[in-house]
Amino acid sequence: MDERETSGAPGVAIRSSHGWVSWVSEEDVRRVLTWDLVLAAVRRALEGVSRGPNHPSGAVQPLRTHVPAAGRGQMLIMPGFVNEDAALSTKVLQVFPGFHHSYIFLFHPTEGRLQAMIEGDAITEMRTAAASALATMELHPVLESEAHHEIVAVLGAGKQACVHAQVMAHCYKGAKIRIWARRPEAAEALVLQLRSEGICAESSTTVQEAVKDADIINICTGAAISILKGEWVKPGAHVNSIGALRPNCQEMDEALVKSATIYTDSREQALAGAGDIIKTGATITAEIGEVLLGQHAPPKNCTTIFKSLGLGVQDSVCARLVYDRLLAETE
Ligand SMILES: NC(=O)C1=CN([C@@H]2O[C@H](COP(=O)(O)OP(=O)(O)OC[C@H]3O[C@@H](n4cnc5c(N)ncnc54)[C@H](O)[C@@H]3O)[C@@H](O)[C@H]2O)C=CC1
Ligand SMILES: O=C([O-])C1=[NH+]CCC1
Repeated sequence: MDERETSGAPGVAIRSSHGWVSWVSEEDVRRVLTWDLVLAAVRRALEGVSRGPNHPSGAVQPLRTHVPAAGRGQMLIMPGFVNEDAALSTKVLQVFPGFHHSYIFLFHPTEGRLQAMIEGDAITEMRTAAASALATMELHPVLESEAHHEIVAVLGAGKQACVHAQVMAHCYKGAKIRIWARRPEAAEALVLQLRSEGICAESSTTVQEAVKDADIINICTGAAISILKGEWVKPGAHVNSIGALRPNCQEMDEALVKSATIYTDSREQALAGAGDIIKTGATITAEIGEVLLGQHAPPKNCTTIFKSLGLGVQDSVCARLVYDRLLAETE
């Protein structure tokens, strides 16, 4: 009998001295994940962070470690554990000039051995957009019947811009998506892709034009200096800010940050790495997990910002989800 038939492990299984280890491709990840599954899993992870490590449904979220590789590039290490999902993993991201690679190492929940190595890009994309969508739905709730009135701006035309447009269209059915990117042809290409998926999208030529009267704004660029000014943002709008993840970087101007009520995925991570908060001295009102748990009621009609840092626990719950769904397919 072929060894792979006896492994019982999904994906391509490798026999190690501790047991079978699965190699899970990007393609398999994209095949088994749906927005509804990822939204539910990321919700458990964010709630777990706010519950803390000692709660039975809590999570353990150490700070991200940055390893500069002597000018060649950088390695980011992102561990996380969510008790409710028996999800223990570490994501390793390699950021080298012209190359980005990410791998998630998922560990066996009771034995601690390596269970799977999962290509990380699809999980990173979907879990980040899911966190933004969960924050948006809490901080900017609208009736289902009113969702098509929403104007959603997306700044950027890369991977995160694409999934943010997709998840916003999933959660706010019929919303109008506006895409702005530095290269107008990139914005146009994303618009065409979104339209081919049945999403109502158009491109804008400036940031100001994209965010004019927008109800929801997603900043999904690599900008290290502020590209969004408070004077352009409609009072009462909600902003998802996922970039500028170093203390010396910023993607929103001080006027915007100071005029808004600020939420984050992790206070600790934000105070360690979010230049938008550190440089402006802004106050974090609550973690989004606290809002999801009903421990904090967001104010009505205020401009809100979700400052997303990206957490290992979000990767952990999605990695466990992917592994368990692939395992179910083999049974
Ligand atoms: N908070 C979180 O959980 C996560 C945050 N990120 C962050 O999201 C951002 C986007 O990531 P991806 O979509 O994966 O990257 P990407 O490389 O696919 O796309 C980046 C986009 O930003 C644009 N861009 C770069 N510099 C710019 C500037 N100075 N001004 C305006 N546009 C600029 C590029 O042209 C491109 O459209 C990055 O800042 C990244 O660090 C990424 C993953 C997770
Ligand atoms: O996966 C992640 O959360 C991040 N990717 C780039 C920086 C943060």
